[in-house]
Amino acid sequence: MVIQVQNLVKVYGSIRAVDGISFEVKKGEVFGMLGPNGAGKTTTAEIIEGLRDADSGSVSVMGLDVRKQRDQIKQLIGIQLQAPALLPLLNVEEILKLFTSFYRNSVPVEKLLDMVSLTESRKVLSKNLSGGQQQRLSVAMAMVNNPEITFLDEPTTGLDPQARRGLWSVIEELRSQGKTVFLTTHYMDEAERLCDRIAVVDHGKIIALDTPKKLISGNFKESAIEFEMEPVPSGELLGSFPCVTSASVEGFEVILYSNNVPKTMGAILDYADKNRGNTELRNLHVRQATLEDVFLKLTGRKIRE
Ligand SMILES: Nc1ncnc2c1ncn2[C@@H]1O[C@H](COP(=O)(O)OP(=O)(O)OP(=O)(O)O)[C@@H](O)[C@H]1O
Repeated sequence: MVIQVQNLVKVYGSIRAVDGISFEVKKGEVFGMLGPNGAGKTTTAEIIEGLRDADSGSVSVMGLDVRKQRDQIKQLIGIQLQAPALLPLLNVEEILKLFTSFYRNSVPVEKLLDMVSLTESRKVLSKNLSGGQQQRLSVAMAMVNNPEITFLDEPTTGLDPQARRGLWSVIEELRSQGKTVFLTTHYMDEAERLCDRIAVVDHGKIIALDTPKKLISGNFKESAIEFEMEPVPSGELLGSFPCVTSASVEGFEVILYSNNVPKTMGAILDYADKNRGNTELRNLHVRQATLEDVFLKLTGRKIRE
């Protein structure tokens, strides 16, 4: 285990930002903390990184105690700084050179540029980089000391799909090198695609922890049938459709979890037909359950992106 966290607690006034969290991260895995804004992901990550102090609980990183051996831990980990911390008037190459100079052992600047696909933009001032390029630069800055563990805090927030995929390949490359990555995100697809294991957090607690596949299969044998209906029937009525195990209604949007799709579909179409003229059925489709469904089932809420 490269990270061991036990009974971690951090309180801000009346908010229990981290409320008794325990987990372990294995060497070489991409470990994700997935949860909505304010769930306590950043606080947990920054306590492990040694940037904040916990109120109670213990954290060890590569066998070192985060309270007592902070400086040694710093040599072994990489932390992604958010884009605003980039020095605006230095170019990409200058920033990486500056950062490599802080460490006894560092990765050559050429290799860093190559890993994050910024070789061609090496002379561009950081303030003129696109959002995706800035994020990739901040990930490169986290990798200058060739860390055993790289911490990435919501690295793709606000990026367009292409820029997100660019960052995903950087993370996949780190994994293929056997490095450990600790990732926080509130994007379900990102967690599902990148993480070997995911801790789902809400209100400072871990409410589930497993591989993405097991999180889904452990919570859902059913398929999700989604549609919009106006006016929307009551959740009670929808829940009584055949083979429906649970129902979620938000505005006109309905999700029915069904263990027999044809039977449930038949009932939905029947209902729409019987109420033809005063009920509109839109966007009816069936899909497999996702992490989004798992979160909804565990918390009763959707993660808002
Ligand atoms: N320095 C602080 N002072 C007071 N409250 C704080 C502080 N840092 C975090 N909090 C509160 O603790 C809770 C957890 O915040 P945290 O930033 O860890 O969540 P998060 O899951 O990382 O969310 P986000 O995605 O918004 O960063 C929130 O309610 C937040 O307002």
